[in-house]
Formats: sequence, C-alpha cells, structure tokens
Amino acid sequence: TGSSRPQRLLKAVQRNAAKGDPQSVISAIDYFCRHSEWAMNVGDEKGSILDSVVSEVSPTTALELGTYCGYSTVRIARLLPPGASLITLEFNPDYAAVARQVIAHSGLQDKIHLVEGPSGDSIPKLKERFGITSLDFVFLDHWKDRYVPDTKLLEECGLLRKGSVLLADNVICPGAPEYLDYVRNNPRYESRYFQSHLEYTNVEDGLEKSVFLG
Ligand SMILES: C[C@H](C[C@H]1O[C@@H](n2cnc3c(N)ncnc32)[C@H](O)[C@@H]1O)NC(=O)c1cc(-c2ccc(F)cc2)cc(O)c1O
Ligand SMILES: [Mg+2]
Repeated sequence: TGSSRPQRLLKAVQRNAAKGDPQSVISAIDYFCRHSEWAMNVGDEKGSILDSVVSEVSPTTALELGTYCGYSTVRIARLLPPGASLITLEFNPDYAAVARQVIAHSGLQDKIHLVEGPSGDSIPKLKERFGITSLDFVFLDHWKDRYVPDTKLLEECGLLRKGSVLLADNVICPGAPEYLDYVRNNPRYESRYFQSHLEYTNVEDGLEKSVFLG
C-alpha cells in the first residue's frame, strides 16, 4: 500500500532539513504543508504565539497532549532552558513512529520523552514515571473533547501548581467550546484568548492561555 501523509511529511523533513537544526525542521514542515499537503500541525502563525508563551514561561517541566508528527514538540523543545524536558503523549503508534524520526532529525531527542498511549492512561503515571512534582507548562492539542477531562485529571493528579500555564490549540476550529466555558468561568483559572488562524489557512482559529491560580 502507499505511504501516509505523515510519512510523506517525514520524507520532506529528511530531504529538506539540516540534521540537528530544529528551525530547518520547522521550516521544512511548514513549506510542505503550504505547498504540498495540508497537515494538522499548529503551524507558523499560531506557532509564533506558542513560541512567545513558552519563552515567557521558560518551563523546566512541560507536557504536550497530542504529538502528531512532532512539529510543535520540536517548536517547544528548541526553546526549553538547559536541563528542562518536554513529555509528549500520542496514542496513534503510526504518528508516534513518524514523530520519533522528526524529533531525531531535529537533534532534540534528549530533551523529549514521547509516551505512546491515551492521555487518560498516561497522565496519572507521569509523577512516578518521570519523577516530577508539577508541570510548568501544558500544550493541549489532542482530541478537542478531551481537553476538559484531561485538565480535570491534571488537577486531580496534583500536576498543576499556582502559576502553571495551559495553552490550548484549536479553541475555535475545530473548536473546544466546553473547554473555553470551563477555563473562562472557573475562579481557579485566569484565561486569555490569542486570535489567529487555522494552520496554513485564513480560517479563524486561536489559542487560549489559562494560568492555574492554585
Ligand atoms: C487530535 C489531533 C492531534 C493528535 O492527537 C492525538 N490524540 C488524540 N487524542 C489523544 C489522546 N487522548 N491521547 C494522546 N493522543 C491523542 C491524535 O492521534 C493526533 O495525532 N489534532 C486534531 O485533530 C486537529 C485537527 C485540526 C483540523 C482542523 C480543521 C479541519 F478541517 C480538520 C482538522 C486542526 C488541528 O490543529 C488539530 O490539532
Ligand atoms: Mg491543533
């Protein structure tokens, strides 16, 4: 059978990006998605907002929900301070296999732990598995109807502390209305919307940044 879109995206990275150069991996994926095949990476426009929030938080421990091909994984990891690490959760093994190779090409594999499996199973094991007490930054980019249950799970597992920052992709398109309602009407969160566009299109979308108040 033929190749998949993630496999074609990986080939584009291996052909066009310099090994060990995260920025060239990011640019190669954005070029592929603009000129060859659209893919559901956070993209360059929302990616710049992601970059500014990650740089501001400068997290020691970060979590990403929904790795896909590893585009935002590389975007986040390239900005981490020395000694910091990013845990990324992906339940589709084919996507995870592509992401591992994209991450390896970027040279950032030592800063990244990719865990295969559904987030609902992995989140409760993070503390014991990675010896962390809390998360400084969480990027939500998985099934949009999992944003609320997984945010509640992060709270229940004691993984959020006063000042932990949640950043959620796609709150407009495909949309996460229950999540917006949850974080915007909850006294334990201070929320702000960053308007942008769906990756590689002019359709409205945006990121919601929510600070946990403890
Ligand atoms: C959900 C996907 C992203 C990945 O998340 C993994 N995943 C899921 N649920 C779990 C879990 N519970 N645990 C771990 N991993 C998990 C999955 O396997 C995908 O690889 N993202 C999207 O569907 C997505 C879709 C669009 C989009 C927008 C307009 C359109 F016309 C069509 C599509 C844009 C985006 O920006 C997205 O992010
Ligand atoms: Mg997304």
